[in-house]
Amino acid sequence: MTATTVPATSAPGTTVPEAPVLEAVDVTKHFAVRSAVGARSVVRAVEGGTLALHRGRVVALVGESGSGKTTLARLLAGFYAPTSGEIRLEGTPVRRRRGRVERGYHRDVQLIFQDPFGSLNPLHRVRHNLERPLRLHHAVRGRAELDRRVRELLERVALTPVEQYVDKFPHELSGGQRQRVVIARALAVEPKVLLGDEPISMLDVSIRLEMLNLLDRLRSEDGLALLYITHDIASARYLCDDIVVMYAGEMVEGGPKEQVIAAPQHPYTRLLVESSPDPGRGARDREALFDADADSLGEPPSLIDPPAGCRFHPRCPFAMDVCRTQAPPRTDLGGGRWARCWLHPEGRAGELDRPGTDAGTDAGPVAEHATDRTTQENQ
Ligand SMILES: Nc1ncnc2c1ncn2[C@@H]1O[C@H](COP(=O)(O)OP(=O)(O)OP(=O)(O)O)[C@@H](O)[C@H]1O
Repeated sequence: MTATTVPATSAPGTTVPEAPVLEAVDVTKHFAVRSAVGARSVVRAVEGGTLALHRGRVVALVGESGSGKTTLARLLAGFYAPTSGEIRLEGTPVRRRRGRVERGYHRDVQLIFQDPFGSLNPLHRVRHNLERPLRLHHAVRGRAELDRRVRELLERVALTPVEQYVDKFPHELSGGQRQRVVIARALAVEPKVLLGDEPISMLDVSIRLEMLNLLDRLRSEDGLALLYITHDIASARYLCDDIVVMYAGEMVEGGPKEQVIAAPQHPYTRLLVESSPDPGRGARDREALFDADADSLGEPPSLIDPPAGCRFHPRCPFAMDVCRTQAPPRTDLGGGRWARCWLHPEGRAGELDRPGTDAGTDAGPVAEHATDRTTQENQ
């Protein structure tokens, strides 16, 4: 898998780094929630989120359920305003008026959801679902031109022969075909960035690989910048260039995928990697490619009252006193790699290589998973 450009995270001297297309700079998102008995509290869904997406490259955002991946995607997509921090599109901070980003922003940055059925209008045929964005965002008019553009879009997502799909309703298509239509619709507005929030997780295992290959083609042929959100590190390994690992609302490690996977520099990443299938089986074994799920690793902590210090410390076999009281700083490890773990400043990172120090899946206290979406209000 080759990338067309090399981002700022690449090893020095490889290529002149290209500026990011989309960036989150130290973003935080807090949600105010109210419990059934009326008590108010704050869910610290994302804190200190910093991430850069580059043309023609894929960043995978990996972490277990409730770690803040979707919230970050929604911040990047402009659906949420950050509580603090900044989203930048091509270097320019995104401005909001009356809580909303400009319409043009949604043309440049498209979010693809997990559930392809929920994202298509079930009352309309594929043709209509694709013509709408063409009319709205590109003012395409005239039957012939619309037909040509719709055909082109379906061909790009390999829904051919086009005649077989264009007049179908969403319910007449398989999950994979529907997700292809969703991607075609996203492409209709000619975006610069695609944010895929677990775009394959609801699809049949047999077609997930094809979908990853389609996403890979879009970034290499169209130069799209892609964020691929997933629970499983194995599919991230297959598709992405760089990996960013989230734990309990914070980014704990990032860098080029091969290095992150070969030698994790955070105990949580190590846990994720150790529980993922043998890379040797790789793409040859489709089932194995998707059976490493971060959600099988244990309960994440509450984001209303997260652990003090490093949020991973209750589950960490390396935890020191400092981990229980102070949040670890970000340590730059060179070559685009970084980690937030006290082992680095304390000069103990070598211990991450030693066997027999498993980050237990049931070691820590099982905290309540903070959610009360029925009484929420955005801060
Ligand atoms: N609108 C909201 N109001 C209140 N809390 C929310 C809201 N959206 C998300 N949360 C909370 O924020 C935290 C992060 O959720 P988020 O959905 O971003 O995680 P995730 O990693 O995407 O999880 P999943 O993989 O299950 O989608 C969770 O504790 C969640 O309950």
